[in-house]
Amino acid sequence: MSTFKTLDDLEPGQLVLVRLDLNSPVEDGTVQDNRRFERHAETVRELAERGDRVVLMAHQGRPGGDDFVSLEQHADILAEHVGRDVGFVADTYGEDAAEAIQSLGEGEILLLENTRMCDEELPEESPEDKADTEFVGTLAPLFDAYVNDAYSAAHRSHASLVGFPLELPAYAGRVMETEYEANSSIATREFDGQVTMVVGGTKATDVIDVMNNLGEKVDQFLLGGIAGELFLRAAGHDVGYDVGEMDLFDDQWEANHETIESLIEERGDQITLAVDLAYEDADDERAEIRVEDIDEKDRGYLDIGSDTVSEYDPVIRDSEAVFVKGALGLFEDERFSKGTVGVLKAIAETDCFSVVGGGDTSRAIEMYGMDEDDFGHVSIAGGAYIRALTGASLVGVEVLQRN
Ligand SMILES: Nc1ncnc2c1ncn2[C@@H]1O[C@H](COP(=O)(O)OP(=O)(O)O)[C@@H](O)[C@H]1O
Ligand SMILES: O=C(OP(=O)(O)O)[C@H](O)COP(=O)(O)O
Repeated sequence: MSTFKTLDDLEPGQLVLVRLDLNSPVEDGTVQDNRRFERHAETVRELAERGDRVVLMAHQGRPGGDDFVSLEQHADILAEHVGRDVGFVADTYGEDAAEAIQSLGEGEILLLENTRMCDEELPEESPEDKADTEFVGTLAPLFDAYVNDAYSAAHRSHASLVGFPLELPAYAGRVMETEYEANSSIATREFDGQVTMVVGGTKATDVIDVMNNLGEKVDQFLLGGIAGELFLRAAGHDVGYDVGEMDLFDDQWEANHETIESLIEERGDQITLAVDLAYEDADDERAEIRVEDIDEKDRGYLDIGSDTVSEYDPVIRDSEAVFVKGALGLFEDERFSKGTVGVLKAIAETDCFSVVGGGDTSRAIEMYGMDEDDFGHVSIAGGAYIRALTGASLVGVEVLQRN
């Protein structure tokens, strides 16, 4: 299905420039290991094992942010996952970088400094303008080929993502390949049985855009999270209001209620809303209430309720394909994890084709001890995943497809 070249098309034994997405949480200056390292390690190991000289580019944070740090720690974490040394040079494309690149031996790996420390990396410009930078113009001639493995950054028109593929033979890495195929599959594949989409999270516009883009492909949308409450509000229930310090609902309601109301009218048969919700009671315990019994706008809700999980469970078990975007509750707090975890467990226990995405939602899988292998695909992308589901373009992929 891929319309780009992959590592299967790349002759071994070359000097290869590889773009990864190792952008990670940083706590008190310490880079946190996460599944991006584990996934990209497979691409890097494959190239090294076949005798390529492997030079890696990646970014971390944005200038001005606390997480805008050097990639020195990333090299050590990646080395653990690859099972080989990963050298590091504190330079993006200057003389030190060129020297380190040229002294690489067969199967050796080198990580260059944070691409965003180079001024030409970030401003969003066309691929042609990015190819025309000193950064790309200096580095590209040193290499035989360019590999983009950074699907989760492919919505950014940055030099390291869109400039190099215009200057070098360009290929998709293994992460790029699997992410692209799985995340686009809802739009591109034909499924014989029921297709279900679980949608939650904090942004109503994500859910609206997904419904508008995939409404013809999806049989049932199961709603939860902040977005689900806004749909319940549009259906006439006294939920989905800002209460106390909460400011997640009213502005989103103002901006989107007409669209939500018309979606409920047009796609009512496809949209399943929660029948009960969970909240924190006076003793800080989880308590639940049926939606039809809510008659005051005086409380925040933090999860879908147990009856809703029981209603969503058989829908998932009867599905041929299930896609997940956004959490159904504040799962980081165990008391409010029941909705998200219940739905994920139902998916894990069936042999349906499944894709789980969104940085936060996929984190619930490891947090609650589920096995990633029980899911068809767990995406490491946030913004790029939602773009794939809403039909928006990914410039980094488009440029690869030109090759
Ligand atoms: N009812 C809720 N109240 C507060 N936070 C919620 C609620 N439902 C979901 N969330 C939060 O939404 C976050 C996920 O939202 P979002 O960013 O849209 O998804 P993702 O990161 O998976 O793309 C989770 O971290 C979760 O805590
Ligand atoms: O982590 C990333 O995106 P994500 O938070 O949407 O998953 C990518 O590395 C893109 O980073 P950016 O949003 O700083 O351009």
